[in-house]
Amino acid sequence: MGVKENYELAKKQYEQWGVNVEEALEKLKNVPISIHCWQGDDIGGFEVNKSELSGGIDVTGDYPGKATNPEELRSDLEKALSLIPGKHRINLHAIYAETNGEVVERDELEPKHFENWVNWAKENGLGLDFNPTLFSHEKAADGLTLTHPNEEIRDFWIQHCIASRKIAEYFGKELGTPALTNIWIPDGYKDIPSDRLTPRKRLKESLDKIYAVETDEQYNLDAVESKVFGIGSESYVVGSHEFYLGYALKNNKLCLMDTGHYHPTETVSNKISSMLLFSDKLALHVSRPVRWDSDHVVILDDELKEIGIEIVRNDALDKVIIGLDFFDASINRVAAWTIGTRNMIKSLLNALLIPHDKLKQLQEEGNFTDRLALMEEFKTYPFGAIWDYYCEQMNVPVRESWLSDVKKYEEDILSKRANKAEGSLPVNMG
Ligand SMILES: C[C@H](O)[C@H](O)[C@@H](O)C(=O)CO
Ligand SMILES: [Mn+2]
Repeated sequence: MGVKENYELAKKQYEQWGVNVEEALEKLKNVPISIHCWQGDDIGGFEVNKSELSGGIDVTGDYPGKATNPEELRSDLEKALSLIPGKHRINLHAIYAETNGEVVERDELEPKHFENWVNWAKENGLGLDFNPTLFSHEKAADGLTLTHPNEEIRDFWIQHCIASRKIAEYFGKELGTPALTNIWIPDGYKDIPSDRLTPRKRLKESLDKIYAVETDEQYNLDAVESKVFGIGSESYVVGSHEFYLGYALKNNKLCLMDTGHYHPTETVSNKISSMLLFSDKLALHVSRPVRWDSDHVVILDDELKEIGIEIVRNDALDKVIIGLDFFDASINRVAAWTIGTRNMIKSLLNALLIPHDKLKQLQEEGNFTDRLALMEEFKTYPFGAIWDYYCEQMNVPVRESWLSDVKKYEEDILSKRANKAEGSLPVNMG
């Protein structure tokens, strides 16, 4: 049976529960996912004086063919985007500036250093988001930035964040869609601190200085991202969840929750409804922690499905800004983007096909037997047939057929790059 026939049969099953499948697909088309550029080059960036990756994060693997310049990175992103249904956004870090071989300090970055990205985004109908880069730099060598006891260093990073917000504002103006500027800092201590308060006071003061410079909300939205621990900040992270939750609520900023930045049994899906009661918008970095904040490629696991469900059943598709944050250098990087982003979209589609009103009603009535029975049965409804049809309608490969496109791209393009493995095609895809 073909994709369309399968779809028609599946649609009927959902319709029995009052689910409007066509409406669900229409909604899905309009949900942008902010795809992180840094999966394409292992968070390397294009700075002239490039520093080693730091900040307590790590990329493992040496799969050949990573992007080594902006043109390669954009070409790889275009390939991935051609395999992902819908219109999306690209999330940049400041280290992806293009400075024509000139050393430009991060506190002096300007919109002109991102002109090529903006032109490319216009050509491809994409929105852009932004992150100041407060790691991989000599001034962050001791793991401290906005909370540094040295005022000069702190001020350097404050100026970098201000410059970043102006760059994001330029993105928003040029592209007609507000850019999200997300601040994440690595600051913390390996061992038990003797004073938790002073660094947090300094972080608050630094953020106040950054946000004292106004940007237009029509073009730039500000977010702050917390973390529970990193490599080298195992005992204490200054920018904890409580810190940023408090800061964001008091100062009308967005809280960004990274799914890898909480205790192992703590889930972001369970936080969304609470946060939405107190903020108009929030942001996510959807990642996959395996034992730690390992940033594995996002899979369609229970937590990803639950995140989709929380966003959809709380009518929050336009309130939750969905970004991805993973970096796996052990597999083909274009495939990594494709797998992770398709999974994020699948999770939203799955959620859009569940009769939430019916299930909510059962809970209100105290009918927990039917609630559990139906929630379990809906898990095996023919969601895959709807997904396949959606891909076909959106002119992207159906099911795993995208993999051969990536293999061809690897043969034609990636394997010819300077950083290819000695003498042969990679074992995984050859
Ligand atoms: C590149 C980083 O992953 C990113 O900026 C930050 O969001 C993070 O999650 C650090 O753990
Ligand atoms: Mn993150």
